[in-house]
Amino acid sequence: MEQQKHWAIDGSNFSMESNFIKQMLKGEGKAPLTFLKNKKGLLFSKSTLTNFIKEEVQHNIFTLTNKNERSITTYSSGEQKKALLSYLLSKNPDFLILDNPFDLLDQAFQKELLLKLKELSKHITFIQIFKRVDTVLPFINNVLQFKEESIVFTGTLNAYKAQIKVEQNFKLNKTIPPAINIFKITKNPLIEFKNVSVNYASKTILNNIYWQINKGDFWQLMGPNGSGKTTLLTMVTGDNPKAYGKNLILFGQKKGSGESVWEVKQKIGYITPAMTSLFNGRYTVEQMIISGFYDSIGLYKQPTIAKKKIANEWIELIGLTAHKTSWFSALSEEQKCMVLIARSMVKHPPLLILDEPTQGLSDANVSIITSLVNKIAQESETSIIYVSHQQEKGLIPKNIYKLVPTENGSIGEIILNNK
Ligand SMILES: Nc1ncnc2c1ncn2[C@@H]1O[C@H](COP(=O)(O)OP(=O)(O)OP(=O)(O)O)[C@@H](O)[C@H]1O
Repeated sequence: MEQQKHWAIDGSNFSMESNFIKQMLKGEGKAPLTFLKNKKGLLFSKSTLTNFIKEEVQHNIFTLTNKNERSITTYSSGEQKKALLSYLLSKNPDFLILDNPFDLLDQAFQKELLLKLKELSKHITFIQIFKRVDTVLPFINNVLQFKEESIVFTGTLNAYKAQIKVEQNFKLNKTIPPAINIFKITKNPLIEFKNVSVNYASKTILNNIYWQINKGDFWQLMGPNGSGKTTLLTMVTGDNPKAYGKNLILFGQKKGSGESVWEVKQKIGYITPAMTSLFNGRYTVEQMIISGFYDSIGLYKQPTIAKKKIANEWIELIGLTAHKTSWFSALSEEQKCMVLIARSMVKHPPLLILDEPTQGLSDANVSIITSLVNKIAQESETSIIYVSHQQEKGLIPKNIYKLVPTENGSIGEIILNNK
């Protein structure tokens, strides 16, 4: 059999919306990928998943979950990826474009996926878009690099590694801007779970969780795919009806003692991986950050001078002054992430939740985000919960809470506890 050829594309200066991808998928592959001409290609990416989610929400079409038994949105990130891959493979493609396939997957899942892709690589061609060079699949030896839609490098993986430039260290020189209004929460613990368990049908997801978050704490929440990290957070953010009747303290008040979901939400800055695509309208960087004062997506009110000033100080801190009138949608992924963090922080909420914020970022860019988060932890009174299934490059949490799956649902363990 003719040996299949696999390629990796450096995704740092490369848009998944680029013509190159569109043409490949139409079977009109350009050099050096002309061998894909008229072959059937499919895309394994966050955007494909988002399209299936939209189909479900808007038209009740349940493609990935088959039996319509429950929405794909209730699957954990790892389960969603598994479902998407099975579906795409059932369509018998000649080639698959893999957009950062290992993002959001824990080590066990990564290993499983790697074995599967290795086996499939005997029959299917893979084009892998990568942000971290150490994630390039072991059977891929050809690399392409783009700049403004033109190819600037074609060669072997080793040759590519040899020419990578060391990225400049990002400096956060200024202190974080102050709050305009202070949230008056004097009581500790800010958040408390006491013997909280969560079941879906007959399956226990969380088992007897005890967890206290005090003012100014900096927690990392860890746990493998499907261990219940998102479920635990939705108990705090008010997005999970299962929170009712549980022994939960939210911002010093017992859950169910009269607070509205809105009252809870306005005390939380929440950043999820899906957020960058939520803000795909035409908002400038400045408008995006100011909108954080109003908990709105667009900007519907004329901001006060004080709010504008604070927003601009945040823009300066994250090094985007030259981009303040640029469209948010035109920014790079790490710039978008910094803007979202600044947007959540302008009003210094009592709690900042960052759910896998560095998804799809290169190692150097992960360090930029983690240094911003460390800085916020040091210089503000906001409590932070940073969710990631693995150690994050550069992140210095004071405490780590880990969900450990057992047959009877996940139990919680404190694995780092600094006062
Ligand atoms: N509404 C629901 N109905 C049934 N099962 C659900 C529902 N919501 C979540 N689950 C299941 O609960 C488990 C925990 O999911 P959750 O998204 O909280 O995990 P996670 O730790 O955030 O995973 P990941 O790191 O992959 O995002 C998963 O097996 C998921 O399928």
